[in-house]
Amino acid sequence: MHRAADLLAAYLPGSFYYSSARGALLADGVHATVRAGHGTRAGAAAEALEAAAVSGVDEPVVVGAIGFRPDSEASLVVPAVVRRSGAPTATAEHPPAPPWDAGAWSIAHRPEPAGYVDGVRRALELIKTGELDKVVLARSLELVADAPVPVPSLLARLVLLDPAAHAFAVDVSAPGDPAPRTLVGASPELLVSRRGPAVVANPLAGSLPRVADEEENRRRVAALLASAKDRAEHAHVAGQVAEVLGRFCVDLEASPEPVVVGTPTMWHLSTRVTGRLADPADPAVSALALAEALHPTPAVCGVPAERATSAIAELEPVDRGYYAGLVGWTDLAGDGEWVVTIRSAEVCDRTVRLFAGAGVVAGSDPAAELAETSAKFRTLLRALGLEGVA
Ligand SMILES: C=C(O[C@@H]1C=C(C(=O)O)C=C[C@H]1O)C(=O)O
Repeated sequence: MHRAADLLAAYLPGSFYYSSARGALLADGVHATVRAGHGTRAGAAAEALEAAAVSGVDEPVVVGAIGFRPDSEASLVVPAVVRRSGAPTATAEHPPAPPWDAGAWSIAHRPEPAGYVDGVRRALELIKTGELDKVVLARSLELVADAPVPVPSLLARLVLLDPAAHAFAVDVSAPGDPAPRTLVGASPELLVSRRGPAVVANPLAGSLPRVADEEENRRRVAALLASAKDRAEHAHVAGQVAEVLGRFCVDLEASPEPVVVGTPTMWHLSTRVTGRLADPADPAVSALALAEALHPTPAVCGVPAERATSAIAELEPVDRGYYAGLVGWTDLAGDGEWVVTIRSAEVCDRTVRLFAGAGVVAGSDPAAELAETSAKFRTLLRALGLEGVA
């Protein structure tokens, strides 16, 4: 077992880094690449793990990321070397200052804030006609620095600003990229974890920005718990997650009432769903298989899922890529942990592309959804030292 701080310090672009309250993992080198399409990735991962074990890889894992759309890109590998540590902790050390100058960035909004508000209005019309119950609409920011962005510093700041988050850095380079491309982020949302027969998911939906004033935060937490609109938005996600896991689990439990969880930038309604696999020895029920069955939840897509997916394609001007997909790891026993790819960015050379989305349901206020996406950008913007630009 390594020290969490050493693992973080050893991260270099091209590696895979993942840390959460369960521990940290740093993976280097590529023993095998898992190439498979939608619905067959868990099976291909299981085969790659078997083959790696046969060829002598010690305790092989599959690590990586899968994009939002079913036919989208994925980056899944069996790494050559894996190091693990305990969870990163809040240390006395402050996060390193950003090693770049905040004045040196250009920022493009896609769409412009007014265009996003328009998109939310159009989504509300689709909800009024009954075509949709919920859709999550995202917008993006493209930041360009005057020098290549040092991903290790950005990752270290993300981890140290919120050691409880699911922090990640995944190489997602594609043919034609001018430089290595890295997906980085600090997600608050556990899609699913599996340890032996025990399965846990933690869907989030229904949000308010966190502020500096503690009195105001207490008011916001109470308002979120009392908001019929946010509870309805949340119930879509908690219901679907419980329904899907119910296909695989016995003793499924979900708290009847959501609670509020906080990140350094947001408050969210949260439901913890737990269960025990009906047949833990079934090789088809790995953590990745459960994650693929759950994805995309209405936390990032909508209800009904098919119409929400087409509304997202119609209303969002930029393809989501890896945003709103999944990141994590799975091992030979089927254990693993996958999180929803939010509070994230893709970094390629001097460019950082961020996405943030918000759930739209009947009763949503377009200006409030815009403010919610601005607040969600703050996880990455704080880490970049660029608070206040969105
Ligand atoms: C879509 C995002 O977040 C998701 C949407 C939420 C909401 O609409 O309230 C809350 C948490 C996440 O499930 C994002 O951060 O980009």
